Amino acid sequence: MKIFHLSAECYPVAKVGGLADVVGALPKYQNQMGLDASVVMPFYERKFVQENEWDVVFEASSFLGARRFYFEILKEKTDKLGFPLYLVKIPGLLDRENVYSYPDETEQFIAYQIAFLDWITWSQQTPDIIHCHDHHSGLVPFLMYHARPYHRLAGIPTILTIHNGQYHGAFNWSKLSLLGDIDLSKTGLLEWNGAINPLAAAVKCCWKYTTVSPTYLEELTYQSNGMEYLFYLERNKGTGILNGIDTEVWNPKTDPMIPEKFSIRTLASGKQKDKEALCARFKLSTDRPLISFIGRLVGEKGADLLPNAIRRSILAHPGGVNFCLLGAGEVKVQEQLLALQTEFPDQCSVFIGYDEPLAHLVYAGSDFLLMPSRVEPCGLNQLYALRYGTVPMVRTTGGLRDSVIDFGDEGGYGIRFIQANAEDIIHAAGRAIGLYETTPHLQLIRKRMMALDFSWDRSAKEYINLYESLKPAI
Ligand SMILES: Nc1ncnc2c1ncn2[C@@H]1O[C@H](COP(=O)(O)OP(=O)(O)O[C@H]2O[C@H](CO)[C@@H](O)[C@H](O)[C@H]2O)[C@@H](O)[C@H]1O
Repeated sequence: MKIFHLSAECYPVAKVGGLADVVGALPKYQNQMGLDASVVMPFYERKFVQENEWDVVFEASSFLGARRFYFEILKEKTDKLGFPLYLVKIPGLLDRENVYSYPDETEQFIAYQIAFLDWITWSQQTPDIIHCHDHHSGLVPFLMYHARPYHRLAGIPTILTIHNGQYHGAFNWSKLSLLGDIDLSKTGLLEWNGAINPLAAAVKCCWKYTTVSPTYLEELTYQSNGMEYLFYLERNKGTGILNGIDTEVWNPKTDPMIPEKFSIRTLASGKQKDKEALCARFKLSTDRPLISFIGRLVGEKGADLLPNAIRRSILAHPGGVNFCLLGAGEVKVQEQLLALQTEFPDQCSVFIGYDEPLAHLVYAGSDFLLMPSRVEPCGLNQLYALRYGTVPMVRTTGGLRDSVIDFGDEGGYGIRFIQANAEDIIHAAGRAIGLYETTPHLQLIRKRMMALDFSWDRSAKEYINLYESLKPAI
């Protein structure tokens, strides 16, 4: 079965968040299960691209409205990621360093989708499934079924996976002509709330959509940045499949990014050494419970709650708890966290920025990982924390609700709280400190977490079952 995954991000080529982790792992696991899965992503001028060798497998020109553009499809020569990786390179549009936030982002992603469709049409390929991820490839199902140049692809099933339903990629109707020779009687399929909305178009036109956790499937019907009613109408097309993690990349026994490797057997001493390395890096003492946060400093992740909640937790437990934070995002939150570090230099330490190896050390060396998310479609951080014996402290939303059982419940291992507010975080921190003080219980919970299996094996199979339920109409 031949599958193309279309995504703006893919680890380790270009990563902004969890989308990259999923697209960098799922196809590898699918191929190990006998599928023929590839990834097609935009070209970025980045380290991985510069350091590897590429074949030009296709070149042509196409149109973005009246603008002619030239494109190349590059393929990584050795399939070293465990799947064929293709890049769409378009001089003047897709030849830059960053993934998002250029003023012509709409044009960039439309051109990416057009170039992909031109390539498989003209090279006479007939994949069994085209699997789109988030809004960046959301116009592909519409174009396949309602644009004349792609008539040949009209019977191929498309799947959309929603990693983040808050972002839709909407743009003004004045840009309709960028989509080329489409059936104008079908433009209603592009529309949501007065704009062309690629995520809405994908939900309407795809054969099936998936969300990255079962709970998030429900949540989209009441919390999706204006698309709630559409998700309610289309809910029978949806399935929730919890993400897995790449257990080769995230493995405390072999992780080259942590100083001390450890297994369940060597957990106590290994984790202690990693905590020492982490605390040395963050200039914190090792003899207190260490609660960490990793992530984008945005409202979705509840990052704006952190300064107040951490401050009040420190005041409630002077000398009794340390906090370490790794992230970047809203300037106001960054400033507040840095001010907190100045106020409590020996209990709170902050790294503003993006640092992949440091994230591995934080997962390995922390005692607790805090995730006060307002919205969390799946969340990978809690799954990485579990793998490294770090207790997740999560707000019960989306995939956090589906993957973390409170340690107070039978077989549990995490700390759950209901509200995204400072009071609940402070209460959860109090429970974390209490748990830290009962060392044998904490050790038991750590072992329980590390024995859990959140690898892709199970979830990759669920995607395959979904693919097999779709019969191409050609
Ligand atoms: N400053 C920093 N330095 C280093 N590493 C950092 C970092 N900030 C974040 N990361 C890393 O980025 C990833 C973030 O994963 P999330 O699941 O939180 O992603 P995100 O919200 O972007 O993705 C969306 O897609 C994913 C995948 O489906 C869903 O799990 C999620 O709920 C949804 O919001 C993790 O690997 C984390 O370690």
